Amino acid sequence: MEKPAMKLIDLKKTIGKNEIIKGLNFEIKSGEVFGFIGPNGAGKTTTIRMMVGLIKMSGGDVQILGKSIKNDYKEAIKEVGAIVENPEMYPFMTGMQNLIHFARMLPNVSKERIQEVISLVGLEKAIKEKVGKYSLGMRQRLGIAQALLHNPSVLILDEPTNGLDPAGIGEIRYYIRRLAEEQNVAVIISSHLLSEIELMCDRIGIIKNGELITIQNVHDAADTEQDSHQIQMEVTPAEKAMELLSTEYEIEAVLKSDLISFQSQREEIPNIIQTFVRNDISIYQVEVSRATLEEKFFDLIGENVIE
Ligand SMILES: Nc1ncnc2c1ncn2[C@@H]1O[C@H](COP(=O)(O)OP(=O)(O)OP(=O)(O)O)[C@@H](O)[C@H]1O
Repeated sequence: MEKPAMKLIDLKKTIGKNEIIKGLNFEIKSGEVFGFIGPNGAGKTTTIRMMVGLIKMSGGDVQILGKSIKNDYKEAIKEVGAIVENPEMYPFMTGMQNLIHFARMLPNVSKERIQEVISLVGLEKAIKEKVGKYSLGMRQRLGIAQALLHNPSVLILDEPTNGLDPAGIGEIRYYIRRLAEEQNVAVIISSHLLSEIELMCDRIGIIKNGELITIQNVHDAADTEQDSHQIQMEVTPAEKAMELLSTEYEIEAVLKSDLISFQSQREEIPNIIQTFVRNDISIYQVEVSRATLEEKFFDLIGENVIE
């Protein structure tokens, strides 16, 4: 089976006495755009900084194509491109000069690769202009081009739509989708605004207070609103239930304080319950809801995060 592009395994961060990230588990596939959503202070940046080895993990691991960031950093990080803080670009140099400058710091970036990343983010026309003249959206795209120079399998963008106007967001969306679909890159995008990135994502993971609350399939939620349901179950043992969901139904569930939550078709619910019963899993509670992604987000996060 193909290895996930990125896998978080019980990833934790404690600072002082504060448990900031409380054990995150999820996978991102190649060619998938994964939105990492949560209000300010939820723990997105801390998680992303651990994903790229900028800060130490307190527990767990992050694997890139099966390679551990913790134990095999050099090999794992070769497959990662990231914009974690605002990309450091020199405004007095052209886009091209900036890319050449960054390419020099990397092993084996050919001239052809530089041309390739320029076209991947659609900056062919502006690449000979000074970056100081670029719009914020163009600067972000140049940052993405820079992060792609070494041809990574995983691209991580922390709040790439921050401060962009709708046109800028639309452009980023177009190029991100293209990267995922045509180059098979796995893209992880964080944001505190669902509405800004929903349309560019395949799945959305919602984080609050350092915990993953739910993972939603965006297309299911949008296209088959009638059929796709959010299901929460109180089951014991929860880990076994999650494993069965994964192996028998290819459903990735999220565990939060004894409740597992996942998406499924309504018709599948009785089958899932039968599977659990056959496998000696006790079911204490089942809750089925039909909320839209937006409603779910308001519910989970609270309206205070919407600007
Ligand atoms: N070095 C640190 N020392 C103490 N607390 C920290 C430190 N770094 C982060 N935190 C705390 O950890 C929590 C998560 O912060 P983080 O920056 O990861 O959130 P975020 O989801 O990225 O939010 P934002 O969108 O505002 O950046 C916050 O409560 C923050 O105050």
